[in-house]
Amino acid sequence: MTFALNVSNVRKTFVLHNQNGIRLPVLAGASFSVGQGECVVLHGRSGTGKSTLLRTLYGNYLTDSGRIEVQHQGQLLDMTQAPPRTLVNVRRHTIGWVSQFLRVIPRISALEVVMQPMIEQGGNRAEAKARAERLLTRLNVPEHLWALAPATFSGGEQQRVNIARGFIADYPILLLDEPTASLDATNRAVVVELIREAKARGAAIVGIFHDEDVREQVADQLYEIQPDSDRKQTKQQTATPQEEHSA
Ligand SMILES: Nc1ncnc2c1ncn2[C@@H]1O[C@H](COP(=O)(O)OP(=O)(O)OP(=O)(O)O)[C@@H](O)[C@H]1O
Repeated sequence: MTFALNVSNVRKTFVLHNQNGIRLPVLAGASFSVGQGECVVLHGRSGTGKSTLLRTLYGNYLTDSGRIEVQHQGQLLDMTQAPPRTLVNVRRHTIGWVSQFLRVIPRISALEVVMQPMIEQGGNRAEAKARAERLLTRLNVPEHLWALAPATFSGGEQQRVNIARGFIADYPILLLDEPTASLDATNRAVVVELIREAKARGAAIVGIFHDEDVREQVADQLYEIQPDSDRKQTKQQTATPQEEHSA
C-alpha cells in the first residue's frame, strides 16, 4: 500500500526557555506509516506525547530530527523541512485538523465557520453551504443556531461545529485530537460514521481517542508511544532558541 503519511524516527524535545532552559525529551524516535483509507490511533499513558506527536505532524512544532513525509499535491514533502508558506498550503489542501476545541472567530456564523475550509480550497459557495447544512444536521446542531457565532455555544455544540468544519473538505489526511471528548453517545456514533466514510473515500487518519469504544470502531492500527525510560528533565547545555510554528 502506498503511504499517505510516513513518520520516521521523529524526536522532539521541549526546551523551557523561561524555566532555566530545562529540556524535556518527549518523542524518542516515533516511526509509523499510514496508508490511504487507514486509521492509526495513537496510544499510550497520559503524558507520553500523543498530542505532541499529532501537533508535530501538523507542523506546529519543530522536530529535533526525523522525517514526516506526506503526499502533497502529487509530490512527496517532508513536513519537518517545509517553509511556513508551504505549511499553509498543506493545511489548506492536504491535512485537516480536528481538535476538541473550536477556535471561535467573533461575528462569524456557525454555518460560515463550517463552510470556510471548502471555500478556501476554491469550492463552490452553494455546494459548501449545502454540505455544511448536511453535516450540522447529521451532528444534531439545531438549525436555529446556524446563523449565530459559536462563541456562546455549549462545549459539545462547539465541538460538533468543529467536527463539521474538519470533515467538510475531503482532505487526503486527517488528524483528529480527541474529537469525541465532550459528545454524547448519539453524536459519538455520528463521528464514527464520518470517520468510516472518510476512510472509505481513501483518507489517511491519525487520531487520539480516549473512548475505547470509538477507538475499537475506527482503528486499523494502534501506535503505542513508548514511555521514554530515559525521560528526565535535563538542563540545557547551550541555549538554542526554539522556533515554533503556530497552528
Ligand atoms: N508546549 C509544551 N511545552 C513544554 N512541554 C510540553 C508542551 N506540550 C507538552 N509538553 C510536555 O510533553 C509531555 C507530553 O505531553 P502530551 O500532551 O503530548 O501528552 P499526551 O500523551 O497527549 O497526554 P494526555 O493523554 O494526558 O493528553 C508532557 O510531559 C507535557 O508536559
